[in-house]
Amino acid sequence: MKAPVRVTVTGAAGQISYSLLFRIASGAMLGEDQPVILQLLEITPALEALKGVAMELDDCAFPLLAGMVCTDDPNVAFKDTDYALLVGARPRGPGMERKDLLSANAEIFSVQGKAINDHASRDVKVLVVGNPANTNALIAQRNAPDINPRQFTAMMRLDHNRALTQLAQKTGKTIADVKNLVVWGNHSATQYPDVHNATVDGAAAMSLIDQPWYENDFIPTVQQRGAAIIKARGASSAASAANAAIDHMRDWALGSAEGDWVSMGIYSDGSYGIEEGLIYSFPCVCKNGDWEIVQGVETNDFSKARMKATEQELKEERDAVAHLLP
Ligand SMILES: NC(=O)C1=CN([C@@H]2O[C@H](COP(=O)(O)OP(=O)(O)OC[C@H]3O[C@@H](n4cnc5c(N)ncnc54)[C@H](O)[C@@H]3O)[C@@H](O)[C@H]2O)C=CC1
Ligand SMILES: O=C([O-])CC(=O)C(=O)O
Repeated sequence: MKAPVRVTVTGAAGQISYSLLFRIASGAMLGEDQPVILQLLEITPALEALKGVAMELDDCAFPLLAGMVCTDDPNVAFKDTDYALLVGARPRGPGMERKDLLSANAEIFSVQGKAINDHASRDVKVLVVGNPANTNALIAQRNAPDINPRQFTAMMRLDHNRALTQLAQKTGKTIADVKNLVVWGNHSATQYPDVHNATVDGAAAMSLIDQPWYENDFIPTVQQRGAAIIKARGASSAASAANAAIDHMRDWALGSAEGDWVSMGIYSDGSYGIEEGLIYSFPCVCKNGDWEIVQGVETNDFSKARMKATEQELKEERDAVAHLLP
């Protein structure tokens, strides 16, 4: 058996965590040979509810759960942590865009960025889930100057998974048949799900679908899926968000599938003309515990315009939180 690693989850008494924590403790994220110590952060009024979640985790008798810490102190929650999943933040309700949450949530991520900087393992892998995820990840990253910016990522995997399913269903194929799809940009309604380089069972995706369906059906369905879930469920996506967080962290830690791409919100190095330093989603492959941007992906004028529009939105979000960016 390997030595245990520390996994911090914030918002641990919330909806997403109620699915996420049990899957982390079962080995779904880091493998069935990797014991974990869960370091769970909540705000003080939610500590009693968190105690209940911890009791349920105990009652699962997970062989891989090597310990648990429940706290309302970020300095304790991030101590020596190897993996940090920043989920704790207010979710949106009907009629809101995710960036409407900036003023409510941004402060959380500057406090937590500082705590990560001061206390986490120097190799920590950070995934921001709380919305608006890309800009919250930027805030956390900028408040952690001693940690490599590559270690801060934002969750785009739910958008990626949504796009996979829409394309597989339309073409009558399975998820495993779809390869090299990417969602570019921001986790927002400007995100750009791009299938120009995707294949389905070996055939070019664009040869199997028509432009009107792609433009007027597929892209808006993926962009608006979070809002559609809120409308139908009366609450924002929780189990599918937890699942995407597991996929993102598992691939980052253990490697992504050979011959395929994943979408990750990562620190832009200027690839594809996207401003350096924004947290932007690119096509990525992961190996050896690290990610790299897939280079040389063809982008036509249709794609370039959409990639720019979502970049522009990220610049505006960044400028709106300039006071939190040291
Ligand atoms: N990036 C993505 O693809 C997705 C992001 N989300 C976002 O994830 C976030 C969480 O969603 P849910 O779990 O459904 O919300 P929730 O409201 O059920 O849970 C959030 C939890 O965070 C806690 N919290 C608030 N401030 C905190 C702080 N400073 N430190 C620690 N914990 C804190 C709350 O007490 C609450 O228990 C929301 O911002 C939501 O919009 C949701 C779905 C997908
Ligand atoms: O839409 C929301 O507010 C929750 C979320 O991020 C998603 O489901 O993609």
